[in-house]
Amino acid sequence: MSQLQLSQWDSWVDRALSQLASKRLLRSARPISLSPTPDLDVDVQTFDRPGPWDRSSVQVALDGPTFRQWLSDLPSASDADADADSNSDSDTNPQKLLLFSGNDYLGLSSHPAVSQAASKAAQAHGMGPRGSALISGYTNYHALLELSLARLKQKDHCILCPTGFAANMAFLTALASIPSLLSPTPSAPHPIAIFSDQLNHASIIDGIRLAERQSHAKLFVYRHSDMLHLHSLLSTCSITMKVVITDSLFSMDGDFAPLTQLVELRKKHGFLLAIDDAHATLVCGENGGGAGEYFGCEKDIDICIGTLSKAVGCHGGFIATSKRWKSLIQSRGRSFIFSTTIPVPVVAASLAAISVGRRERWRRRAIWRRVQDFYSLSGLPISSPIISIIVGTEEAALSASRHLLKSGFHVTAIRPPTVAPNSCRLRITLSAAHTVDDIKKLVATLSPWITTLNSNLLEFSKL
Ligand SMILES: Cc1ncc(COP(=O)(O)O)c(C=O)c1O
Repeated sequence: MSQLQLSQWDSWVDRALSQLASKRLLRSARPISLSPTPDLDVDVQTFDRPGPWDRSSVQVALDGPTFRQWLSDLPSASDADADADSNSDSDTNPQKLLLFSGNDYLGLSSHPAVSQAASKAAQAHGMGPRGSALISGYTNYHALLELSLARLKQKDHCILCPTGFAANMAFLTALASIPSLLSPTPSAPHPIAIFSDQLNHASIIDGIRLAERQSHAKLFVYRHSDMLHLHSLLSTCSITMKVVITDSLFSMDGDFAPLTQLVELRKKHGFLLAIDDAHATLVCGENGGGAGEYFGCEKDIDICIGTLSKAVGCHGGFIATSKRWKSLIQSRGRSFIFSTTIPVPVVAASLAAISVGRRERWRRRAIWRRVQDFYSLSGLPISSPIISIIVGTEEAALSASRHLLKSGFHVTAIRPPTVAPNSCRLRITLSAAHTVDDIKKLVATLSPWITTLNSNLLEFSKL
C-alpha cells in the first residue's frame, strides 16, 4: 500500500505537470551563457588547518556608542551596573566581541577560495543579469550550482531560490497548486493534508498559511518530534495526499528530527517527506550532505530544502529533489517565479564554498569537536552546534545576554514570539572557527545559568 502511495505521488505530480503543459503553463529556465564557463569541480585552494581568515568569521567589533546602546537596550541586574556603564569610556573605544550567534558553522564566509571566486566573477560579470530565473536572471553559473547541490544532496535535480525562506514558500505554494490541477471541476478539488512539526521554522509556517489560502490544504500540527502523535494523526486522516514537513535540525533547540522514524512512518503511510536542512547542510554527514546523510536516509527524503546562508557562508536558497518536482516548482512556486535570482558573484562564491566544504573535512571534525568540548565542560546534554540554554522569563534572558555582552560575547536572547513565553533562552551557535579556549571562556561566563539548568534537568529526571 505504501509503495503504491509513494508512486502515486509521482503520478499526481505527473498529472499536474501534464495539466500545466496542456494549459501552456509549464515553465523551464534557459541559462544565459557567461564566459568563461565555470567549472563544476572548481579548482579551489584548500588548506589542512585554520588560517588567519578564519577568525574574522567569529570576531567582530562594535564602536563605543553602538556598544553602549546595545547595553542600554538590555536590562541590568542593578542600577549601579547601568550607571557604571554610562560613565565608562566605552563610548570611545571599539569593543571586540566573539560571536556565538552566527550561522557560519564552518567559517567558510571568509575562506580565501570563496572571496576569490566572488571577486573573479564580479570582475568578469558584475552582478550578472538581474531578473527572475524565468526571464533573464538564470545563467550557466546558476545551473552549475544546482548541479553541485543536487550532487551534495544525492538528488537528481535542484532548483535555486533567492533565499531559504523563499525556498520553503516556493515548495509549499507549488504543492498547493496540485489539488486544483488534478480536479476535474473546480468545485471538487482533491485536498492535501500537510503534517507539520510544532517547532518548524517560520518560513514553513508562512508557506503552509499560503497553501491553506490557495487550495484545499489542511494543516495538522504534531507535537515536537512526537512520532506517536504523528502516527495517530496520519492513521485517522482520510485524505490520500499526505505530506510531512519538518526542520531536520531545529534552529532554536538544536535537536534533530527523528528522521529514521519518519522514514519508517513514510513507508507505512506513503506520505511525501520534505525536510528543511538549513542548519545541517555541510555540517552533518561525512561529505556534508546534511541530516539525510548523517542518518543514512537521503534516498527516502523526497524534498530537501536548504539555504546557502548558513554553513555555505553565502546567500540564497535551494530545493534538491526530482526532475518532476523541479518542473512543478519552476512553474508554480511563486517566490521562485516572481523574485530576482541570486547575483552571479554569490553563486560563484557558493560553488567554491561547497567545494571547500566537501574537501576540507577537518572543518566538520572541528565543529563537532567544539560540540564535544562544550558538552564536557558544561555537562549539558547537547546534540549539535546549536545550544539552547533556557533561562525562563524575558528579563532573565535579556539580563544574561547583557552579562555575556559585557564579557565580550555576542549571544542572542531569544524571546516570544520566536519561542513560547517563559521559555526564553540564550541561543548559542558554535563554529569550526572557535577554539577550545573560546569555549572554555564562554562556559566559565555562562556558569551561573549552566548550574541552574543542570540542577533543573536533574530535578526533572527524578520525576
Ligand atoms: C530552519 C530554517 N529554514 C529557513 C531559513 C531561512 O533561510 P534564509 O536566511 O536563507 O532565508 C532559516 C534561517 O533562519 C532557518 O533557520
